[in-house]
Amino acid sequence: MKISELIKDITPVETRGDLDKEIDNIVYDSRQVTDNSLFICIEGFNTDGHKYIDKAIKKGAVAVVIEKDLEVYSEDITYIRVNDSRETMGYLASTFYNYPLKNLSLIGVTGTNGKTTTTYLIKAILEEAGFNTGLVGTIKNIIGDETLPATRTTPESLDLYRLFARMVDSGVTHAVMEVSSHALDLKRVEGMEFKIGVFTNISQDHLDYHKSLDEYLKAKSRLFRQLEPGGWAVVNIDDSHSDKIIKSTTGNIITYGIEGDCDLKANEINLSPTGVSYHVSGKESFKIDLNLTGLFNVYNSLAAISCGHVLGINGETIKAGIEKVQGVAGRFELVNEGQDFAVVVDYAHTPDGMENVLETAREFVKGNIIVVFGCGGDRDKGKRPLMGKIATQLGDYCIITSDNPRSEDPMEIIKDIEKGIQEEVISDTPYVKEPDRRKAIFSAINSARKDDMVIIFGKGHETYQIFKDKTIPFDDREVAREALKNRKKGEDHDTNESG
Ligand SMILES: CC(=O)N[C@H]1[C@@H](OP(=O)(O)OP(=O)(O)OC[C@H]2O[C@@H](n3ccc(=O)[nH]c3=O)[C@H](O)[C@@H]2O)O[C@H](CO)[C@@H](O)[C@@H]1O[C@H](C)C(=O)N[C@@H](C)C(=O)N[C@H](CCC(=O)O)C(=O)O
Ligand SMILES: Nc1ncnc2c1ncn2[C@@H]1O[C@H](COP(=O)(O)OP(=O)(O)OP(=O)(O)O)[C@@H](O)[C@H]1O
Ligand SMILES: N[C@H](CCC[C@H](N)C(=O)O)C(=O)O
Ligand SMILES: [Mg+2]
Repeated sequence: MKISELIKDITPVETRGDLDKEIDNIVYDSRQVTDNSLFICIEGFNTDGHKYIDKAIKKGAVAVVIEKDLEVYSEDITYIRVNDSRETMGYLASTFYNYPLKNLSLIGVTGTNGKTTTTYLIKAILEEAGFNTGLVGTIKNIIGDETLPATRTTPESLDLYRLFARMVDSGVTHAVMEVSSHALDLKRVEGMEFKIGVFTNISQDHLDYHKSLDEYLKAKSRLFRQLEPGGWAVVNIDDSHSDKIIKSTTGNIITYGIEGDCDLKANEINLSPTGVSYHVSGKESFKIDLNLTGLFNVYNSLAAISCGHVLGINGETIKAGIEKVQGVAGRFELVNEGQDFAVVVDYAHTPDGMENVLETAREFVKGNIIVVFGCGGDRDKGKRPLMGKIATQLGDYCIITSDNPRSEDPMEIIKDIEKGIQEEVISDTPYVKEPDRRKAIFSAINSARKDDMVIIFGKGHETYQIFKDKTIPFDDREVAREALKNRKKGEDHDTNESG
């Protein structure tokens, strides 16, 4: 595409050089530059993209988007100066990929917890209704039958448009995506119009980035100002911040919940270790047998039902689609090797998520609840003591371990978690500290007795563990399975000896 064509939807501050040049690729990372690329310089938190212009040119960039004056300009390079590179990137990407959103209905899900789960439930309903569906989110990105790896919950706008273009080429008509607060703040979804925006809930997380709950909420509420004409805001009425979300939107509103007055309400709720059934009333009326457990999944499924409803899908189809979902990887995933106690791997990495899961487990666990958890490094430190407090208040025995320590010292993170336990005078739940996550999981599984439940929190579907100096393969589910087999070997051995 010619540069002049590419920039027709933006208003640059200034351009220098030949606008007739052809561009074959757009990148925002110099390491990804290929021949005839346009390199977009982003001033980030760690480094400044403008520093890599020379490298980008050596690798084949022929045009550069900049936010500031440069000391040197090359004769044969085209420069496009803009006010905000991140913002501009979305518009350039949309033009470059031939406006894929004209042919896609976009459904965005935001909130602290439940985004991934809700997107899978919405996708199942859409597929049941016969729509070709794409998905963008934490675990992976999906285009029809094709699966692509995901490195973040919400990719940069450029990567999003590339995905959308591929979706359109494959005949996808509906894209369901998680929209993180980082994405909303860093303009990864700039200029995109959503047919539906879903609000799941808001609780403490990411305050390292957003600084206050108010700022965090403001970022989340941006999604509801980006609804297409006639678009819908799907809002959890039981969340104490739902009024702010409702106020922020100009779209149509549909509400769901268990407690408050709302358009789609769940009642007659019955929880079991493997699922939950309930009756939905209001704008839809039917019974649901969900294969995911927890009150929180009643909320996630109500959000999905609301989406189906506003898309005009009938109740029977909505119910059939939702009931087909057998589980979401790493979300209350049971690891079963025939043992007489339960082992669960769950992605809760916030105080609220952890509390919900532990309260759910309490409803049906006859024995003790053994909790294994840590907190991620380089993330909100405020949630560490809160998670420590919740784990020891609601669990019977806790092993505090490492999550992804990233650049931090694992023992320092554990100390932060411990502060919440020490401050909690009423808790007398025993806990131990074991920074080695593998050892922690083995120890939890070895200590379990009949009817107990071991819950391993924080990493869910993740298949790696990130340290300061290395990233190692690590999968909670595999390690738990190994620990169960190891325990079984020991037990068989004991039985043989005694018999
Ligand atoms: C806080 C945050 O989101 N940061 C993202 C941001 O980083 P940044 O602005 O600091 O970028 P930077 O590292 O300073 O680099 C500036 C620019 O120089 C470029 N560069 C850099 C080096 C080089 O050699 N050449 C080069 O061109 C970079 O590509 C970038 O364009 O832009 C980068 C480029 O896209 C992202 O990789 C980075 O995500 C980091 C890795 C991250 O961990 N993000 C997390 C917190 C995140 O986004 N999480 C949310 C989920 C949260 C949730 O809801 O739970 C998500 O949506 O995944
Ligand atoms: N609606 C909910 N309310 C509270 N906790 C929830 C809810 N749904 C799920 N959870 C808990 O949060 C964990 C993560 O769920 P899920 O992956 O669906 O959320 P997410 O918002 O996509 O998370 P992330 O921000 O990491 O992308 C689950 O394993 C579960 O423990
Ligand atoms: N999307 C979340 C995931 C956290 C998962 C947890 N395992 C961690 O590494 O902190 C984040 O980036 O904060
Ligand atoms: Mg997610």
